[in-house]
Amino acid sequence: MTQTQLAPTAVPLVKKEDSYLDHILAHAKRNNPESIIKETHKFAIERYWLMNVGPEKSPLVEQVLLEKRPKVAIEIGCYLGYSAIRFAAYIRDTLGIQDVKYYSFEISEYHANIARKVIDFAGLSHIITVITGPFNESLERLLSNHNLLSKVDFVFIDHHKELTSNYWRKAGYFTLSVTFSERCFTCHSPNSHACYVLTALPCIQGTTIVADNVIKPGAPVYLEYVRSDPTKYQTRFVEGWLEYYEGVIRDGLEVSVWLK
Ligand SMILES: C[S@@+](CC[C@H](N)C(=O)[O-])C[C@H]1O[C@@H](n2cnc3c(N)ncnc32)[C@H](O)[C@@H]1O
Ligand SMILES: [Mg+2]
Repeated sequence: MTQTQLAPTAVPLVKKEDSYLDHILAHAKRNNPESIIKETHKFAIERYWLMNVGPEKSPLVEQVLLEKRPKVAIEIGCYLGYSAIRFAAYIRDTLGIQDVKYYSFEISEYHANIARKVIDFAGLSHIITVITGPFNESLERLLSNHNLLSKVDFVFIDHHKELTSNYWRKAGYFTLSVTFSERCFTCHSPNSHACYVLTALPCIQGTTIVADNVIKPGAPVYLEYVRSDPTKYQTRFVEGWLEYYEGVIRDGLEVSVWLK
């Protein structure tokens, strides 16, 4: 068979996350988190939607960081490293906390590998540790190997199942009031942020927990959990917009402080 006969549809498919890495390495500045964030927004708007916390909700999280001034932070759901880079750089550079440690849990080896490359390019590898595996298993490992989690003072919960750009294209954002059917990877709860996350963490008085996407795709069980006992959690809702759908699809964060 000749080359010409083989040719017709042999176009290699490049995953959007690989294109993202290429874009960052080609267009952002090394050791410059701000330029990586800027180029991420450009990519997400001009090329492919990305499920990072995005330009509108991030300042709302940063406001919480400003109040909390964490020295040890963890996040569940690293994806390509956007929130880890943005928040770790904010804590170090804007808040001046040079010795901050930021641990980011990521179930997908593929996502984690790209995130590590972007984090290295940002010059933040000594601050951010990406831990591969399902959050609950990684947590158990960390709990038995180190005393790390007894010191956590900020938690960012953002591990809902991937909402692919295909999904968005198929649904069209005008029909998105239809309930999402994604399930948590770990506990298979139909709610994106199952409350197991909080019950699995050691109770640390004063820890601030920010949960993303509590409206889209939504986290009713989680909200019921943190809102049900005011002696356990002081909790508030912060309204925002879904990442890269600002002014179109409502979303929000739940900010909770663990009281006891
Ligand atoms: C919404 S993305 C995270 C976005 C990221 N926080 C940001 O703003 O840049 C969710 C990520 O959580 C990961 N994930 C899902 N379930 C997980 C679990 N049980 N443990 C760890 N990571 C998980 C997914 O693979 C995905 O990369
Ligand atoms: Mg999110």
